[in-house]
Amino acid sequence: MSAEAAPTWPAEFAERYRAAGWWRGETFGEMLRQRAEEHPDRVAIVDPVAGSRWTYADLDRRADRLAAGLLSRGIVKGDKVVVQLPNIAEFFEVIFALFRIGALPVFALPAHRESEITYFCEFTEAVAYVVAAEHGGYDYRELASKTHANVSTLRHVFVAQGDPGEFEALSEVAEEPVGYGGPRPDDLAFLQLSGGSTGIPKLIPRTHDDYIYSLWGSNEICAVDENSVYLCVLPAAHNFPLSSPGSLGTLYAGGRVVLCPGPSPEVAFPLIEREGVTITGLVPPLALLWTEAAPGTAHDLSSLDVLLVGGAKFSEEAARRVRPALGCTLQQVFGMAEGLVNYTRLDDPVETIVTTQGRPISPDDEVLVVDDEDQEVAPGETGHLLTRGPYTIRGYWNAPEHNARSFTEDGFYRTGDIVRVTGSGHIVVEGRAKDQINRGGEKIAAEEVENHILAHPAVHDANVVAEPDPYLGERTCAYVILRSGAGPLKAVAVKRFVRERGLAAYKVPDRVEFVDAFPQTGVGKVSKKDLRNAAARTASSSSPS
Ligand SMILES: O=C(O)c1cccc(O)c1O
Repeated sequence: MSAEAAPTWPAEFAERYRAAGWWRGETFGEMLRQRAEEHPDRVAIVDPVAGSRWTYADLDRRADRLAAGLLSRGIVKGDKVVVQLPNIAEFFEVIFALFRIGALPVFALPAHRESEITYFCEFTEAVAYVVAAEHGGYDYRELASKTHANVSTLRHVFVAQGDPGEFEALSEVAEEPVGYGGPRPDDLAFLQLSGGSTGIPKLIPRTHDDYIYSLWGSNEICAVDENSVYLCVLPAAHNFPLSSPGSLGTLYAGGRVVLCPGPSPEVAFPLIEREGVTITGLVPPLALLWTEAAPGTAHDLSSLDVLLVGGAKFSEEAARRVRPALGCTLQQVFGMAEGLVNYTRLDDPVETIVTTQGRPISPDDEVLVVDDEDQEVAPGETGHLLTRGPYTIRGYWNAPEHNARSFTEDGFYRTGDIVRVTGSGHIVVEGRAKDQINRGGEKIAAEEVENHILAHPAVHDANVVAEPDPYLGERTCAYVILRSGAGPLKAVAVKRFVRERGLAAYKVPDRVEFVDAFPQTGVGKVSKKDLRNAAARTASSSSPS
């Protein structure tokens, strides 16, 4: 194993966060055990597709038995396991089993394909990969076969649901529980995915201490307690539905997590009624869809108290429609998997709720707004958001060069967001400096997509930018210069090429445009700003091709 580097908080900060009571010295494994002892028979996880309702005692016992089986297969503390599961109960069984051993889940999304999965497995030297047989019409066993052939460290593939094919069924792994050492509260709990703005996705090392603080801190702000019923609509591994306050926050509080098999109102509304859902979280395009569907629904949505909306900017007009349509309180959340999470407060004035993205969880979250020279701007002025605090990482996992750029010398994370802070301390997101497209809450690093397009033999150069989309907020447009002498290439061929290289579908450019040259800045660099403006003009005058 190569040496690992997970930058952490300097000792004086760690001491301060412990002394302040933010870091409680808990681990996920022990947390679940405690809840199971406190209220064994309360329902923890509802999986409507499987028809399962696991109590805290069930989940606790399953996690223990799976942990034992994983241990006897040689998976030990510090090992990495790529977890790519849809919203099914086994997701929680797997991650709590890994938490108990001290092995680290590496969270992947169901949308990821060969390119992303191979990279996660290789970069983390993963020893195991967990999938469901099929989901959304896609066969993950095929992806697992390719990954298994490509990645030498990968010793196990476990199939959590459906016919395991050539691999081992997760249900066969469980054994009688044994004793195990388990991690410490300041050990890493998992590697979370970054939205990213570079060619290679970055992995985010989160500890038990810091992440658990973000959970109970969120619970207090979102009024999540043991009576809460959280509907997990977005992909469960994503940081927003996982932790803001999400399913893990809800489990911390002793509440109930209901797994939603799809995001549409047709799927979600009946579940809200049946399970008495009190809180859920959506990205803006889904929030719009729900707001439009709610007035005409026959389902009783009156149990819903809070709708969190985050992941991308939610327009003020759309925000104003939430309460009239859904009868619940809107809570805007501006968060990032690297740490800092901001919420509007439930008792904030309506104007604050609809016009700001909230304020930080913790009194010890430090927020700086700076100019291009890292100098603080005047209060209320717009600038780059830098942050440091008790649940914001001090560096990405094994990425020293990138960390030197993404963090200041005194440990502030450069979020890449352009913001201003109001007199009440609420953050308003005004834009973005990082080279990223936010496609309805799915973050896409332009450079990653550009690299894939550049691999096409007929392509000389490529630039990927955001263009406005009425539904997603932004979608992607790829500007491509062909090699001289290369035959004609169609836009669809570029899209197919990228897809066939195994890139997640949401990263495939929505539109491809061929050009002879790129606009340049004064110093001769490609002007992405001009490209974005050009894309916006085309987008407003035509439909995507
Ligand atoms: O990554 C995000 O976009 C995000 C949004 C809301 C809340 C979060 O925790 C997030 O990580």
